[in-house]
Parts: sequence; structure tokens; C-alpha cells
Amino acid sequence: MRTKELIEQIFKKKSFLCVGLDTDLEKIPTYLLSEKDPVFTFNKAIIDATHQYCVAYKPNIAFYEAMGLDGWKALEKTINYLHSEYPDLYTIADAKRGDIGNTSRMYAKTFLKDLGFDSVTVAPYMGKDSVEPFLEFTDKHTILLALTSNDGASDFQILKTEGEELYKKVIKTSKSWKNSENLMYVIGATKAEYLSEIRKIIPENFLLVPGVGAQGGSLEEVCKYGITKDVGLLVNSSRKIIYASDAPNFAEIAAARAEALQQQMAAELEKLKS
Ligand SMILES: O=c1ccn([C@@H]2O[C@H](COP(=O)(O)O)[C@@H](O)[C@H]2O)c(=O)[nH]1
Repeated sequence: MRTKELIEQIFKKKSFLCVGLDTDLEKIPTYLLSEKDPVFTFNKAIIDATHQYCVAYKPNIAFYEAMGLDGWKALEKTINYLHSEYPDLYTIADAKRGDIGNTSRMYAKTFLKDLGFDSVTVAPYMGKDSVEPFLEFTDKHTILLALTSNDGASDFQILKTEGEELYKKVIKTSKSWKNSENLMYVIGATKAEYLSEIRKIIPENFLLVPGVGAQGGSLEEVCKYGITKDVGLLVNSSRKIIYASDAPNFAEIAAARAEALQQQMAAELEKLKS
């Protein structure tokens, strides 16, 4: 899905919520474990219950890889289900890849072509030639880790190099890369105070903002400093939504959590009109 269609979906659904599918066999309702494919069964229930409140889903690939072949099969079934049942929803492979060019080409093929995700998260630290193979998919987005939500972001990302924080250098340099209009950037919700500075450098690119919910980031703060006239935000919440309950009606309770966030987002979108 291209940026224009994503923006249309956001205004149509009055939501810029991304639901994270960090599906963990130790956290899903135990009664599902007797199912043939518990991961897909769980994902399908969450998707069917929450799709009206969100515009995107973000499976975190680590959770699927950790289950071996069964995990990859469940991931493939989940993305195929999204494509067939809900083709208007945007999909993000949260894979955090990036390597020398020929290896990145394989990662890009896996997530953007074979599995057909709309976007993939990429670590920028190996530089231009490690990101270019992803950017060659011009109908997709490459989402660069810029300023992450974790405490360790301060180890490198906000360190000054030549008078400027490293994350800013990453963002500024990436703007010169071919097809950079297809870049989005990960900025943690826990780092909302940096958003006005970031918006000066990238006033238009979409930001993927994780960290609302379980990590304590504030949706209000993110919108205050990061929203643009075209919204420019996909705000992710994973555990707070998908593990809201382990009762048989877990999906319904997850949907209520998603709806509460969507309502807050609708109010933020309303403010854009004034
Ligand atoms: O800076 C980052 C980059 C990625 N993530 C990922 O987003 C979700 C957040 O999950 P919650 O349960 O809502 O905390 C998870 O998949 C992370 O790997 C991030 O949190 N921060």
C-alpha cells in the first residue's frame, strides 16, 4: 500500500493505530494450546475483533522465528489471511534487518516480495548500501530505526557526533538516499520530547511510533509534537491490546482496548480540522 492510500485509510477509519502481533505461546490463553495452530488461531481472533479500530498490523518476526518452522508457517498464514480478508490494512514486518548489500537483498525479497508485507523495519547502522536493496521496492516502505523506545537508545542514538546526535545524522543522511520518499522512521513514544526537532528534519515522512501502552508512552504527547496535516503517524501497541485478557472472550477485550485508543486518535484527528 502506498502512502496516499494509507492516509486515506487513516481518515476513513479515524485511526492511526497499528496493532502489534507479538504472539507468544507463553502468553496466549492456555486453552488455545490444544489447537492445531494456536498462533494463527490467536492472531485470526485478534485481527477479526480489532480490524475496525486500526489501520495496520505489525507482526514482530522474532516471536515467529523463535517457534521455528511452525512459527514461519503461522506468520505466512497470518499475512495471507490479512491480504485475503482485509486487503485495505497496512502490514509491517518488524524484522529489524540490514546487512551487506547481497544479504539485505535476500531480506528484502523475503519480507516485501515473497511474504508481501507493505513495509519492513531496517537497522541503519551498516549504511546506505545495506538499506538500498529495501528501497528498490518502490511500492513499499522501508522503516528505519531512528530513535528507539528503549533505555539503551541513549547508549548510541542520542550521543553527539560532530556536534549532532547520531539519530539526527541517520535521519539527515538517509534523506539523500535514492527513493528516500519511501522511508518511514521508528521513533519511540517514550521519546516524544524529541519529536518537534525530528519534525523539523522530516516534516512529511511517516513515523512508526511504538511504546504506547506497556512501555508507558503517551499518545497525547506523541500527537502534540509529531502529528502533521496528513497525520504522519502509525502508533503501535502490542501487549496492552493482545494480552488484555486470557479469558475465552480475550479478543473482545482486546477490541475494547483497541477501540479506546482509536477514540483518542479520532479526537486528535478532529483537532487537525480546526
Ligand atoms: O524502538 C522500538 C522499536 C520496536 N519496538 C517494537 O514494538 C513493539 C512494542 O510492543 P509493546 O508490547 O506495545 O511494548 C514490540 O514488537 C517491539 O519489539 C519497540 O517497542 N521499540
